[in-house]
Amino acid sequence: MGTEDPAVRTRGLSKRFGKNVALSRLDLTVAPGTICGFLGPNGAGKTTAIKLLAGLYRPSAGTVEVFGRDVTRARDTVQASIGYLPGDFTGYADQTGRRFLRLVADLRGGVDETFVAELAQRLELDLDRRIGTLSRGNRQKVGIVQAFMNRAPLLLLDEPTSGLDPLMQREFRRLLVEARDRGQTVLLSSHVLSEVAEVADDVAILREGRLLDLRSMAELRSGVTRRVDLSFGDHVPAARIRQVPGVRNLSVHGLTAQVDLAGPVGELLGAVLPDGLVDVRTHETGLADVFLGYYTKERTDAHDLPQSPVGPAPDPARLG
Ligand SMILES: Nc1ncnc2c1ncn2[C@@H]1O[C@H](COP(=O)(O)OP(=O)(O)OP(=O)(O)O)[C@@H](O)[C@H]1O
Repeated sequence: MGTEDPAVRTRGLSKRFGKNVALSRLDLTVAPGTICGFLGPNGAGKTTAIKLLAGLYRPSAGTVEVFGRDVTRARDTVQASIGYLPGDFTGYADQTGRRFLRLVADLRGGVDETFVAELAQRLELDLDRRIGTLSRGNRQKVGIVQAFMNRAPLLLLDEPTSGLDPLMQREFRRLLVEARDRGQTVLLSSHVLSEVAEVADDVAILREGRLLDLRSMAELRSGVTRRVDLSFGDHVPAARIRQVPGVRNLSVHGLTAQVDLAGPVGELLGAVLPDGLVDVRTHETGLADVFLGYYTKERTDAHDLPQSPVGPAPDPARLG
């Protein structure tokens, strides 16, 4: 385990279940001390990828390394460096949260009881109730505590906020950021764009077992466009509008022009003011639309991805 090693590196990582290809040629690198979000529709391969990283599945092809160690060959060592929250965490129904966590802590070692108590308190989790009597969200909190409690260098979290109410989701995001600030690496899967957008440094987007895109959140944000409606007094200067840098998808409805605009609105307004501009309305299309673009495109071949909703086409070298 060298200091230069990425926290996660997969090369050509594939997993088949019979004829069903759950994950196809995933090349993914996650830098230490970062939060990487896995997004993608149902059946995209997120859980499969996380289980491969956790050493719970053997790859059908390709390699998977955690901190430079091959997960298949050094499974026990790798698992000792991972805090894992499965997507279907249940715990043991007849045990209290406290007893369950103690059992897991005894198996793992290196668990700080004070930290367990702090986590439970911050998540408002009653550790003295039997897990089987807890609501789904409260049971999920037990799973979160067991994943976080030994401050593992790598946290693999499969849909960690499912069942949590909004206040708890916020507290959970704080825990994530604190973990990263301590130098831990986090990989989390989610359907909830907003939770990923708030905390992730990078986002990997999967669909149908393939990596469609891997980008930094900063890059995704910079590509967000807005929709602008421009209304005119007697004619729409369509040709002039089209020439403004950053303008795309012009459509004209009566005396109103609608465009998608990347970048500031000033230049567009300056260009059309002399043409009798009477009204302007802008709408953030926002990150949600950017991601929905990935979800709804018909193509699955990353190399032929249509106009990426975030601007430049993805770099094929980074795609699986
Ligand atoms: N044990 C299994 N046996 C057969 N097929 C499987 C198995 N596990 C996963 N698959 C298939 O692999 C594909 C990817 O599933 P996976 O659970 O990894 O997706 P996901 O992105 O986590 O989905 P979701 O968002 O619905 O949880 C799906 O087509 C699924 O049916």
